Amino acid sequence: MLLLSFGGPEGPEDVRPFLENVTRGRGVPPERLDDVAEHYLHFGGVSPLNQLNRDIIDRVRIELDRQGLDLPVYFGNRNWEPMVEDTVARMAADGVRRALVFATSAYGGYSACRQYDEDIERARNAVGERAPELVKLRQFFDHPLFVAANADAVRAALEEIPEERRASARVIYTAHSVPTAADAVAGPASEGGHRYSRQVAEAARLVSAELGATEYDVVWQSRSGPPQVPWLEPDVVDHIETLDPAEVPAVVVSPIGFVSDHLEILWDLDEEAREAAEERGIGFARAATAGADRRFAELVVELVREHVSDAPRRKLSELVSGGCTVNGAPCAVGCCERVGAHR
Ligand SMILES: CC1=C(CCC(=O)O)c2cc3nc(cc4[nH]c(cc5[nH]c(cc1n2)c(C)c5CCC(=O)O)c(CCC(=O)O)c4C)C(CCC(=O)O)=C3C
Ligand SMILES: [Fe+2]
Repeated sequence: MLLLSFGGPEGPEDVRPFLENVTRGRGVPPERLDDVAEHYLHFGGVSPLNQLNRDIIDRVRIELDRQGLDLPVYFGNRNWEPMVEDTVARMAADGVRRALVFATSAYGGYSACRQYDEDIERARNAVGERAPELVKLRQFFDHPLFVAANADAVRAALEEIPEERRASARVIYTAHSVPTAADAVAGPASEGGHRYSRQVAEAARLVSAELGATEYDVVWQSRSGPPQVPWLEPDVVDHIETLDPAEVPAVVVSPIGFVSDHLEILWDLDEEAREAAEERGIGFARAATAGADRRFAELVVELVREHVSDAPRRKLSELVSGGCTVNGAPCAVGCCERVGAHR
């Protein structure tokens, strides 16, 4: 199998070339790039993302072994080393003819799903005739193991809130914002769009149900792009600034939109959102991401088993879990199309 992820820089000299890779042809304003570069440099130019992915791979190998599945695991990224083109070339050289691809996003939509299809297609084209067949595993936003890992992470974060504030603490789920036009065309046309935001809302509902909480918020983070282009709102920081500490004495922020801690969690949540809360006298705790949970490796292997041993497709919602396609094909014609003038 191949674990396919976003990639992150691992030193100050990586930051600029990494950002060039991420934003090539995407119309991200240069001022935004300067800000983002500074966020990376604040942490020594190192994103935790690559190491966390290597940790996930270690645990997946152990879990595959435990379940008697003899499957090598490769690692490739869209934007940083190991680049997926190089990894797929190595797979071909190793004689791999067919592989299952686990992309590190639970959701549909252009950035969360279809762009990984493009990565698969690009990598196969770069390798040419000997490229292995690459079958992408499905979206898992409503998988019981993903929901349980996120629910436990919220429980643990609630424990960090002083007891007298805990009962009235609000859980705020956050995912990466995307242009509203991108969300509007997320999913096959027959579904009516908004596959990304609907799946995020559904994951938040399922985690809250497991926690027995009826009041919670779903917000967005880390928007970029030109200011005149509308993106999903409210932003997590703006949202916290509207809260009344008498009503909401503390918040637990759960980055349900992501699999692993990465720079935008460390900066936008642990720095900016925390500061916004503290300025208002609101207690703050940030829940861990699901990738760090022991059950995450079980989830990955279960998705693999759906293909190699007919494991049941466990899911908790009625929403479609798409994204399972061959060689980077879209789920349907026009599914999760990239939008905007920057093609
Ligand atoms: C939906 C979504 C996910 C979740 C799905 C998934 O996890 O794949 C995600 C993840 C991530 N996004 C990341 C980093 C960045 N995203 C950017 C830019 C953008 N993200 C977008 C969306 C998403 N992004 C969009 C619509 C853009 C605008 C430009 C474009 O259309 O592409 C930029 C450019 C600067 C800026 O514009 O802010 C950076 C540096 C990192 C790695 C951080 C690290 O290094 O630790 C991760 C995991
Ligand atoms: Fe992003």
